[in-house]
Amino acid sequence: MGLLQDGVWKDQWYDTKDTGGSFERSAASFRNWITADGSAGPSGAGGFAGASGRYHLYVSLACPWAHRTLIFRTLKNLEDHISISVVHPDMLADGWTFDQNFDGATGDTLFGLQFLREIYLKTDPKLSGRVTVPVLWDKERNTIVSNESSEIIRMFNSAFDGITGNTDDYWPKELRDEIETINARIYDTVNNGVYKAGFATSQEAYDAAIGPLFDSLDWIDGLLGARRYLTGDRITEADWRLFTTLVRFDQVYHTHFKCNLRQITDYPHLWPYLRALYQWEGVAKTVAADHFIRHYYYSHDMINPNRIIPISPNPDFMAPHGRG
Ligand SMILES: N[C@@H](CCC(=O)N[C@@H](CS)C(=O)NCC(=O)O)C(=O)O
Repeated sequence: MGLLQDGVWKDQWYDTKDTGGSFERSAASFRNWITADGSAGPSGAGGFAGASGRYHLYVSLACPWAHRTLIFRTLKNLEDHISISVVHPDMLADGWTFDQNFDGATGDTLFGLQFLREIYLKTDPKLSGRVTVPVLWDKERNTIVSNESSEIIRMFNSAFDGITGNTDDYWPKELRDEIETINARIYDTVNNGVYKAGFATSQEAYDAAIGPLFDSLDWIDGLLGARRYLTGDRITEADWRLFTTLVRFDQVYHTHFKCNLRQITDYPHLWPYLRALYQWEGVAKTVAADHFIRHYYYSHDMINPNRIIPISPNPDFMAPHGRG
């Protein structure tokens, strides 16, 4: 695992020395938006119009952020319009690679390259920064549109509606304020909270992450006792953003990231809710436990130096959920 410095790959782990042992996620570097008519979005440059066959998505099936984009590609019927490449689950000295010796790792189906960093370097041979998934690539302008999953899902939510005819809206105007409030807490304490606990290199940093994580899970469990989805009767992006963390929790975060106060299967409302989302049409096929179990335990050798993959529980995501 590493990063690019002036176009040169350097193999190094996250630096937590200057932050008292706390992991801080870097901001994504490509922030353009695909819009229906190609006008500029909330950030970046314009010129990226929704079009069939123009865009390509690079994902890891292990990564919760990339997983969001895959779910939206499915929910919004974009599979025939946006092609994908799936990286190998191991993220070692060369970062994400296009090795194909793992079921479901497709290689780079666009250029046949070996490393994900080579896709980043196509935008600028002197690029500096982390090489992360997901990456949304524009085949027409030969550049990265975006590598920020929270923005890619909003593009998928609306920019291709004229092409697919699918107008399902997971970011409805009237719920935006509430979605943002819920997203902010869940991002900080749950989605990124598990990483803050897992990547902490001091007891203080771990303690600062683990309390808020389980406080938030209790809060969400309470909410879901009174409503079907996070904002009420209607499923929104807030639910899908939470889902990709919940579905990895018992098999990975509980043990590997030391989030072991409780499992999701212990919660009276969260667990049936997780099953309901898993059983949503098309979603189960986006969940690849073999990729995420292998990725985390095998790639993070500073957490698990002997790369022993523990026996994991096997929650029955297909059991009836009883949530209507
Ligand atoms: N802000 C990004 C974060 C993506 C991210 O951190 N992806 C991880 C995989 S789960 C990654 O590629 N990490 C490689 C690295 O940090 O070097 C997003 O949400 O799209």
